[in-house]
Amino acid sequence: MTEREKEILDLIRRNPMISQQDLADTLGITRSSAAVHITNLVKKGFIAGKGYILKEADYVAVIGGANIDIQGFVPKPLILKDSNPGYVRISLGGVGRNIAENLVKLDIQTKLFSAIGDDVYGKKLLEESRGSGIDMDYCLMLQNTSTSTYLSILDHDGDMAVAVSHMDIFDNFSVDYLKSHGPILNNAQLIVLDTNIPQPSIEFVTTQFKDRLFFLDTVSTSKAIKVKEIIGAFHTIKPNRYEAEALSGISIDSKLDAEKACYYFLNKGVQQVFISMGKEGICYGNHQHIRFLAAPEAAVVNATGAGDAFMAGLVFSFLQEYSLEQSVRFAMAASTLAISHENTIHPMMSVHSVQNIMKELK
Ligand SMILES: Nc1ncnc2c1ncn2[C@@H]1O[C@H](COP(=O)(O)OP(=O)(O)OP(=O)(O)O)[C@@H](O)[C@H]1O
Ligand SMILES: O=c1[nH]cc([C@@H]2O[C@H](CO)[C@@H](O)[C@H]2O)c(=O)[nH]1
Repeated sequence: MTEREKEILDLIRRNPMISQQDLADTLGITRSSAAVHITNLVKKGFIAGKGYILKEADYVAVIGGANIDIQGFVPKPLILKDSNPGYVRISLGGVGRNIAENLVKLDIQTKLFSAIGDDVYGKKLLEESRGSGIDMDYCLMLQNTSTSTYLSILDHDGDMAVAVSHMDIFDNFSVDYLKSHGPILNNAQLIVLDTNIPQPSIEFVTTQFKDRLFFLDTVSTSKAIKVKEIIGAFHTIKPNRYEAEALSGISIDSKLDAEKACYYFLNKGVQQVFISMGKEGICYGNHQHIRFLAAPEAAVVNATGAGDAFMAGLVFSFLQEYSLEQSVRFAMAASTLAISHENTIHPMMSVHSVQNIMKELK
């Protein structure tokens, strides 16, 4: 790279939207010679595309929810319509955000596209997610809007008994916002989506960036149905049993039913299907075969986020070019680790810890 090219790259880095005329004026050269330098920088691979998007290290884009989770834990079986002694914890959550944090812990650079309000919770989400290593620069920050919250009560076995999600802020997660970040999304290695975002925004991403591969987390039965008609647009999906039922219309009461649902999704064009069935395990398949992997016996402290860790494990495995069998084992090991800690994201989540658990899976 010539000295002049270095100067130009530096100016673009500071202001990616700078015009050729402003570049020329700043450097005291003509606009046409600024244009030649830019063409050369593109040819040499330092500029990745229009709008002067600088080529940077590989990254995954995650588009989805970021919440504050308020979770109640009880030591004894829940008594409904009564006040149960226990304890309450506040932590960061949101399916997309949880997947992003797990990915960062698995050493994958990750940019999160989500919506956050300008309240105390929003600031907490922004600072702590940034602190954990997620690139939060593309999140939508909305003034006079409340950050979304998720309130859940876990039963004494660590499984969710009931929950309420208050995520109205995502009504503002528009197609225009996604359009404004088009080049960044288009340069991602792959795009993970959750169904917290509005249906038109999901459809926009899957049609606009169709050269990318999409991994889908279906979030909940009520939100999963947003993608019922476009499920074939996703390369990899991980619904739990109930979300798979809502999407396929097939009741899943046995492994055989889960297999039928896998066929349904594969026939729609999905390449890899993972139907998670809590402590029973996973029914998974691709166009070669469909199989079942039983989950190991595990001491569950908090099952919240098991699916998010699983999805992060699938993304990691895909980028490592693992086989389907290796992928499901790595992802299951990641969720087994996740449920062994009170926090939604296990503080010790790492490639090394997951590989250690993987060795113990049958
Ligand atoms: N009680 C449990 N015992 C053992 N393993 C479990 C248990 N719960 C979850 N898992 C593991 O985590 C995987 C994903 O769990 P699950 O089916 O609950 O996903 P999910 O409903 O998407 O989770 P979440 O929405 O809480 O993130 C399971 O396939 C299993 O490997
Ligand atoms: O509708 C939703 N419910 C729950 C979540 C999040 O799921 C996480 C656990 O998988 C939890 O952190 C919650 O915030 C969400 O993003 N949307």
